[in-house]
Amino acid sequence: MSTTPDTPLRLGTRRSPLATAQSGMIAEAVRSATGRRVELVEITTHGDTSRENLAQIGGTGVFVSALRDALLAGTIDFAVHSLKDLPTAPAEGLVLAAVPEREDPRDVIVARDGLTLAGLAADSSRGGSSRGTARVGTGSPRRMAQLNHWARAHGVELTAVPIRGNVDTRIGFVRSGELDAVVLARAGLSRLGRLSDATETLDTDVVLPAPGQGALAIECAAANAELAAQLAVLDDPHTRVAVTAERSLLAALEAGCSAPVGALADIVEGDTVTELRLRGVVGMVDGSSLVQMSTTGTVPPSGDAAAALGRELAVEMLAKGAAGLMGERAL
Ligand SMILES: NCc1[nH]cc(CCC(=O)O)c1CC(=O)O
Repeated sequence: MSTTPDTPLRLGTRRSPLATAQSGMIAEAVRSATGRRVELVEITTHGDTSRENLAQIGGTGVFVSALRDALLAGTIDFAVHSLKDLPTAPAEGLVLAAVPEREDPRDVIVARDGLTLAGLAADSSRGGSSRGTARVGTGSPRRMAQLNHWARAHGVELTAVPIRGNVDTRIGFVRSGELDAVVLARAGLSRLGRLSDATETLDTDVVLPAPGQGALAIECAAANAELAAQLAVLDDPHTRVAVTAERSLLAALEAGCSAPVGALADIVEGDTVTELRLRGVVGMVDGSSLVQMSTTGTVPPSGDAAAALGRELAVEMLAKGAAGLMGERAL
């Protein structure tokens, strides 16, 4: 007789198209890795029902807490989160069972008339946008800070317009002519099969993505060690090391998930050494000031070394005045 239990694993998911797509992909991966049945259980979060600005309702952590409550209550067995929405503080009683291989972490723009960012700025100042400035939809302080900084450096004007809603709604603002462009995570568009809507992938020298962007997190109850071990086969050690460094930087800056902080780590595998390069950015939302720094460590692919690298870069960035740029904190 098979030792595989017949009861399906319950995967808790938000109802948004992106969450459903991500959960569906992981459900399939878990099925083929473990041979177990997986059923999706819909969970509604405050972040899904509220129309308020994300920063005002406590940042993207609101998407996560309802799923975590369900895990702790035992009404679901595991959950899939966008790693960038996951608070950096460890959750009591839960484990990050797997961080699968990440997608391209960069941001993209979806702009009118197939334009790039530079093309859009030039066209808008020539009068192609009836308003004389390119209206770019994003509610993310990180994206605003870097886009405004880029605009200042290029002598062009952009106006960031805070928006909310799912990917479809956001792209709709461009199709309707209400906005000239929106900024989105490439990974999200890719998982929705809508990558062809992107008109430019933003270079990481222009916009550094959010810590953990493009990666998913599979979480389950710590008490369920057997399930955690089964899910661990989906873990990608390189992705985990990279996002550990990025999240350690974010935590050490004492910045929340809605702070104007970008971070990206990549692993460079040489013949004898494995190097981890970590880049970070913190800026004023108006783009008037930006602290951009990077560091490289010769590290074994371990979480501890990656976390140490993140903390080191945070100390260097704070010494360059990073705290003063993040607002909120009186420093
Ligand atoms: N802010 C919400 C959110 N959380 C994760 C993604 C995209 C998927 C990912 O980064 O893995 C998005 C949408 C976006 O920023 O465009």
